[in-house]
Amino acid sequence: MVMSLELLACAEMTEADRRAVAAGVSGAALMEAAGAAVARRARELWPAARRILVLAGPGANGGDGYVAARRLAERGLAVTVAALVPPERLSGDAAFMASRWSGAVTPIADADFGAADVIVDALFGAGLSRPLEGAAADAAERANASRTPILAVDVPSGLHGDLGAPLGRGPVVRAAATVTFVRPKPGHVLLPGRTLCGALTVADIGTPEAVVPSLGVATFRNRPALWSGALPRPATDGHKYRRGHALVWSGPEFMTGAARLSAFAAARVGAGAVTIAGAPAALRVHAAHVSAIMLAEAVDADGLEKLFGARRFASAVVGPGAGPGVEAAARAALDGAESAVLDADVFTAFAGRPDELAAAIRRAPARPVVLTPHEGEFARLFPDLTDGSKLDRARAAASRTGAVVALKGADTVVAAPDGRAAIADNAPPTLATAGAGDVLAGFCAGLLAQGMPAFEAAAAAVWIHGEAAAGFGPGLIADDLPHVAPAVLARLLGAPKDS
Ligand SMILES: NC(=O)C1=CN([C@@H]2O[C@H](COP(=O)(O)OP(=O)(O)OC[C@H]3O[C@@H](n4cnc5c(N)ncnc54)[C@H](OP(=O)(O)O)[C@@H]3O)[C@@H](O)[C@H]2O)[C@@H](O)CC1
Ligand SMILES: [K+]
Repeated sequence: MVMSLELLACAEMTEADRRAVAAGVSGAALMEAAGAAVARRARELWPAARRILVLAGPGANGGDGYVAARRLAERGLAVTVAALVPPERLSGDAAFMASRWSGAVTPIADADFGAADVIVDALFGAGLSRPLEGAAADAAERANASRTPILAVDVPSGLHGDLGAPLGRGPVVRAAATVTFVRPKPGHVLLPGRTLCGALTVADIGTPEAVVPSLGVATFRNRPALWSGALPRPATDGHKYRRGHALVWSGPEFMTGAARLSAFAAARVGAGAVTIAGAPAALRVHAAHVSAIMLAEAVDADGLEKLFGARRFASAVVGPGAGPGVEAAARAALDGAESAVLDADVFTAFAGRPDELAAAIRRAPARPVVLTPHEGEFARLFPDLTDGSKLDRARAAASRTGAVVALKGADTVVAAPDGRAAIADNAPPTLATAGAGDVLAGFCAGLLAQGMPAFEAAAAAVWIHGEAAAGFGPGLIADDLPHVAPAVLARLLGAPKDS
């Protein structure tokens, strides 16, 4: 099984296959290895299965299916191939593999889906070019309705490997498990694709080692290996301000909780000092709740500017529970702090005016900025960015604004203006709870304050957020997240908390 960070877009996968062939590996050898991996996985997952139905499509995905059919039949299983097109209409390696299959082939319309113990879905993979319809749609729907476990080859048919969603309104196979090749694709990690794939495994099919690194892949799974090298490690001779002073802008007195969640989060991921800035009435509420966190008066954006003028703030958070004056506060933070995290109310304030926000961000292009919208806020801020996958949209927003964009959800995408992107798959459903976003903004700010580069800081914050929630388990409320974060950090830094 392959463990790696890269996620290959379908076009990159095609190029990987082309380069493998150019390096001397035959297409037939790749297909043989792919089909063999599918057969192995079927036997591993369902060792008691005796009757296998392989759905074979018109392209190379179908070719993999014919290989899997042969390999499973060689093991004594009763295998039937249900073909979408007659084998004589196949071409290339798929035609060759079909010619090596000597068992039963039935037209897909005649297949008995209920009579199989396992269905291998080899209808369409990376070559899906339009929604499933007609006989293909019918086959997908009958496979799903049969309740027989389905093992998908490369991707569940109908699911687009780049989008993580079906093309158009076509149906999509719901797989119990999926075997993909070389590397996962974005569609295996983005939702709903991740759910439709079931248990994903990645098979090595003999692609030479040098091929994937030669592709310049910029899309990754959000895993510690992507950013742990940049994770701040407190130095023994550290000084609290050297570990970074983060500022959190507070809303008015009846909505102070969000700012406190961000402030605790920034502190717990290691900011050396954290100050909450706000109006006196709000600060009086904060004072009843905080000890290590400092309070500073800033009635409005002018007050904030004065604070930024008086001392160095390594990062600032504006947006959580911010209320009136948030746009001016965001502008002050972008101008005055060394890095900024903009969240929540900032996106409402700049709704439909992303270019004005971008202009404010680009006034100091060297200053790292992270935007952390959820889908609703993203849609308000960028009403025209509706095309493509979540990955495409986050990338477009990052490139347009010059900020790192963390487009939140159960598959949070962190995208950088330079094109890098990371997709998270570690957030448990319990993380969908009030205030969790405020904590995420604080985690970002705390890591930025310690000098972590923005893309890495945002990706690390998202991952830590997910791990903290998963580690806490049921009953999670946002207040718990900052408290659990140190245990996650201890694991990342390799230091047991009690040593
Ligand atoms: N060396 C390699 O490359 C290796 C590749 N491997 C395997 O190859 C797979 C990619 O193969 P592929 O490119 O042939 O595409 P695939 O998904 O089989 O389908 C293309 C065919 O389907 C058709 N079609 C598309 N959508 C349709 C629809 N809705 N309804 C009906 N028809 C539709 C499309 O028609 P067209 O768009 O041309 O009209 C074309 O005829 C990849 O996923 C992996 O499993 C492995 O063996 C490892 C080595
Ligand atoms: K498939």
